[in-house]
Amino acid sequence: MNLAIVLQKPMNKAKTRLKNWLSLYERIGLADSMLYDVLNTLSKVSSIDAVGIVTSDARAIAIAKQFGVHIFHEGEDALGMNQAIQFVVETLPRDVQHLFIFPADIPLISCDEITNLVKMVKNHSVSVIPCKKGTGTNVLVLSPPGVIQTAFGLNSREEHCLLAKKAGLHYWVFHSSSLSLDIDTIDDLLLLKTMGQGTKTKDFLERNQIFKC
Ligand SMILES: Nc1nc2c(ncn2[C@@H]2O[C@H](COP(=O)(O)OP(=O)(O)OP(=O)(O)O)[C@@H](O)[C@H]2O)c(=O)[nH]1
Ligand SMILES: C[C@H](OP(=O)(O)O)C(=O)O
Repeated sequence: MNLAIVLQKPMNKAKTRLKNWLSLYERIGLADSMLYDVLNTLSKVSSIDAVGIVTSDARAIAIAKQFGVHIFHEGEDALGMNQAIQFVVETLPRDVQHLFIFPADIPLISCDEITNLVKMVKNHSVSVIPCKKGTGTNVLVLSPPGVIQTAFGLNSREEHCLLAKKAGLHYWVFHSSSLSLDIDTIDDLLLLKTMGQGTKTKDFLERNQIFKC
């Protein structure tokens, strides 16, 4: 079974690196639109058997319910991505063979790319999809779910590869244009402006005239 989970911290604490450009209202709206785009895409991919969200945020739960997504209720104080994932992994049934871990801030995510990814993870224990900029991991696939502990944070791309290597596991790095843009900074938003045709996120930014900043 292929399970995809999406991580969403409380929206009023999300996207703080955009504080200088966007108001709290705009940052919540941005997080809301990106989550919609990610869940909308994932729930259309036929080779993903189930989609879940890990969150304590009421707004995120309401969006997830529109897509019939399973809700993993996290405690109110979000303790970070790694703890949120650990909590999910501990509760999963044994028939989950591949756990696809997604952030909620990759609105360019596409059905075709996820379909490709699902085909390609079969021969690997750990699949790392890096972010375009810097040294991070955008998407991580663990086969099976607890095969390594996750290490989201500083240099997570290298950390995930190192953890797999140390455990003697097969791992690979998959470069994907649609999965590599996570929205953290104003430059990311500007890129989204040119590439995000058809996404709810681009619509939200345009309706709120956010590109005028
Ligand atoms: N469930 C859950 N998700 C988290 C947690 N921390 C981060 N995330 C999610 O993980 C993804 C990547 O996080 P970041 O890129 O740091 O995004 P962010 O925290 O909204 O942005 P900054 O405030 O600018 O760091 C986003 O979808 C976050 O909502 C957490 O403690 N719990
Ligand atoms: C989640 C983190 O990246 P960020 O989006 O916070 O730069 C990471 O890649 O481990």
